[in-house]
Amino acid sequence: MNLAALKEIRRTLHQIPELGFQEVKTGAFLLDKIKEMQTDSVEIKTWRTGILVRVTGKKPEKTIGFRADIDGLPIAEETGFSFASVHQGKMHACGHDFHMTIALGALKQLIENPIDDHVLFIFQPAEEGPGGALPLLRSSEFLEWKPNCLFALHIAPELPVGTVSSRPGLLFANTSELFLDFKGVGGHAAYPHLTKDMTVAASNFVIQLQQIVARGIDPLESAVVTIGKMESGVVQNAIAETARLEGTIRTLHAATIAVIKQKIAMMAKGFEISHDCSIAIDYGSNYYQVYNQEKYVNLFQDALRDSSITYKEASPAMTGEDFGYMLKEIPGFMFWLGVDSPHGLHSAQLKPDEAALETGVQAVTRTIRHLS
Ligand SMILES: CC(=O)N[C@@H](CCC[C@H](N)C(=O)O)C(=O)O
Repeated sequence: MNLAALKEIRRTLHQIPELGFQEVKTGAFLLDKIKEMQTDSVEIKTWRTGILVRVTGKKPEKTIGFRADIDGLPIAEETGFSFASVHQGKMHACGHDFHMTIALGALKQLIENPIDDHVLFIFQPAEEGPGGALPLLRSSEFLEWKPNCLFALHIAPELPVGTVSSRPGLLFANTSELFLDFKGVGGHAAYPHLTKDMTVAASNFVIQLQQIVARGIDPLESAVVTIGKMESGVVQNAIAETARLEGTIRTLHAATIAVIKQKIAMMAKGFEISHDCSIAIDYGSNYYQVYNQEKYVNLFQDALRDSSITYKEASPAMTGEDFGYMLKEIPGFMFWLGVDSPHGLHSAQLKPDEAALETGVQAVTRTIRHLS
């Protein structure tokens, strides 16, 4: 598939972002494309909104897996692209349109030039939440075709096109979502003494949360607590009866998440007393760290050795990925693909350079051939 064909696919997918487990149009488009290239050696299964495609090997001894995530984010796009999202308030702001396109490009090459082993392409829903990897891993559809090793990629806005990056060991953090619902007493803006103001309680809570990492966690550990969304009240001249905070906790060590959760629970108890309110805590989806096996990172570098792609050693990142659950059970690795965007992941202005689609297809295809 040449760059023009890859771009056309990416742009179509970019226009129809869908949230986790709602990837109906995305799934239908992917299935059409897969069926266009299907031959006798290609088997297809669907699982919820995801798709598994197996290319039969010539003399198979094992199965090599490549996973691409397929969901978008609830972010309103501000790129100004002629092919911007037509789904209001939703965007491929994490590059999953790139991941899917690269998987289709590599699939075409593997169908045209099959290898000895089976190759499994995994189009996985709900990476941004609530998490598709773990239930997919447990599904009969996946278990029947379970790969012996697997890998995945993620676009990296800060890296130039033509560059890939990874590292042995921990690449992505442990994560937990965080949702806090505050309930107090609302009332007229002019009579604060008769109310329990949840805008004030939730605002204080956000400020104090920052001290959990700054003063409650060993400085030699790494942790992040971010509140990305805050909602309270209904109108400018009424005191808010309720407030909601939505955020995420990230740590490099799995055990540190439990420490932070315990401190948040204690803080909430204190706030219930000091602000005379109730606070319900929900930790939503939790993702296990992405931990790369050294052997596979070395094989990846070998696979790229006589290519034009530059390999760069990565540092661990506080991003999360439910692919971590797959790597917990199946050996493999994940890598970053440079896409050179001035705006980062989860930005409404993310503009990855489409030239990286070709680098991605080349890196994935070479790696699959080398792993066989
Ligand atoms: C690569 C990336 O950006 N992944 C997401 C994963 C989200 C996990 C979950 N919804 C959470 O926020 O904890 C990320 O935000 O890192």
